[in-house]
Amino acid sequence: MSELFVKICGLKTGPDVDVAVAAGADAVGFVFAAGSPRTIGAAAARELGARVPDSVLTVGVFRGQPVDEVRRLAEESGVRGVQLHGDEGPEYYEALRAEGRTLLRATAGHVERCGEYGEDLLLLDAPDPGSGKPWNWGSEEFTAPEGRWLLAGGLTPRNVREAVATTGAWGVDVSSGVERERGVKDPALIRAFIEAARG
Ligand SMILES: O=C(O)c1ccccc1NCC(=O)[C@H](O)[C@H](O)COP(=O)(O)O
Repeated sequence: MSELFVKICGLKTGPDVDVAVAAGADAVGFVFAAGSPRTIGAAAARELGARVPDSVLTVGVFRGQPVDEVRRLAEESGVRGVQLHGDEGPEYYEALRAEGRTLLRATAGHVERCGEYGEDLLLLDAPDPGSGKPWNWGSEEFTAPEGRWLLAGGLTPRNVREAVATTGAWGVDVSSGVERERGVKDPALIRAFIEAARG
């Protein structure tokens, strides 16, 4: 089996981006959704993205924003992936597809398989994304979707290995679990998370 895909989300500083890349992250996320302690602008994200090698995917994170705003921020920042957390339908993904970015669909509900809306990657997340609160991925009712999907929501260096073993996730995504306080990343936790995730 190929190596677990790991995305570190909500990065705001150059040193934190450098740590995530050096520790082996496959993707780094920049939050463009409003009202988060992690929100940054397109210019800041462009500077951060310039530190990231092509082998690592840069992802802009959006929630309930008009498609033109998503397009503009993605272009201005230069992110190569777009992650949507709102209730956007398949037509929204269709509208973004032409730009050639990797599309991530984040959802808190049950999904049969990755790709139903035209997304490249599915992100199964908590109802309140970025809150650090876990959800019931460990319960008997949980059924993993088919295809490439990432698990997120309350993951930490302590629980990520078990979460992957239990769910069979193709990849993982974390923000709160690698922070020393809300919105402030901890380099040691970023390293510990990536190491623990890959076992
Ligand atoms: O990080 C935020 O504040 C945020 C705000 C609005 C939409 C999405 C947001 N974050 C998404 C992520 O950081 C991850 O995809 C994931 O939800 C991480 O969750 P957690 O590790 O529980 O913080």
